[in-house]
Amino acid sequence: MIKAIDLFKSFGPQKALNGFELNLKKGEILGLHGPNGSGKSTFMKIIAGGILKYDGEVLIDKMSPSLITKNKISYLSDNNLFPDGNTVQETIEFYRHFYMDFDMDHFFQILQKLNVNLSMKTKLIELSKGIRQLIRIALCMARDVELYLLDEPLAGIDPIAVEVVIDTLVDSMHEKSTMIIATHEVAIIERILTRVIFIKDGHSCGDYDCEEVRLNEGLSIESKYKEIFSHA
Ligand SMILES: Nc1ncnc2c1ncn2[C@@H]1O[C@H](COP(=O)(O)OP(=O)(O)OP(=O)(O)O)[C@@H](O)[C@H]1O
Repeated sequence: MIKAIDLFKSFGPQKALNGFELNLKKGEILGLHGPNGSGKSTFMKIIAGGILKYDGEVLIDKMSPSLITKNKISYLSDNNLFPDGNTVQETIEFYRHFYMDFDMDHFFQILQKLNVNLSMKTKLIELSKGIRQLIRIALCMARDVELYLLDEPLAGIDPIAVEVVIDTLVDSMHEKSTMIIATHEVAIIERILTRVIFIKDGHSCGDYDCEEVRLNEGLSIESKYKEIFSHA
């Protein structure tokens, strides 16, 4: 579904990606984990079509990032892209008009699972950070796409709600879709991952099948993370 070959991206003298490689099959749920500044968001932005200048090759379903691939992707960025002065209703309307694949019924079902009850007239700015993030997750997952890209989806969400969010991600994801989740919350997210890539200084320093790590090495993904990064 996604191939990254020898991917380089610099911002001035700063190398954000430095020979990053990935080969991800359809249906996988990939955890992309690494220290601050390791290149996770930069990689997600390239896949999402938000960064167009880079060296190396990126293929999404055999195509370079373009308008066609953008339509196959639902992207939850690490920045808030919605005007906070808009109401919940206006935000939903924006999604409905912008994305043909947005399913409003599915959106409300997800909100219900997340236990979010809202007045449509409430402005986003009037809501807490965590509730705004839950709405953004629901908007992202209510699209029927082949690839979900979630950058720090759990930021600002309380520990009880986080477990519901994680279940909701898997339940909402369409069959045969693929998901990439960049997060520091390795211990919390690992139960839904099929694959994990550890990234440091813009390149992969470990690419594992999660089941193999658990069964063959007897390690959790969090322990594997600590093993790799405490020696890095
Ligand atoms: N627009 C930009 N301009 C300049 N430097 C940037 C820009 N975007 C990213 N960088 C730099 O590229 C490197 C990788 O950043 P990136 O945001 O991809 O890391 P990250 O792994 O997502 O970090 P974090 O976990 O802290 O969110 C960092 O050194 C960062 O400062």
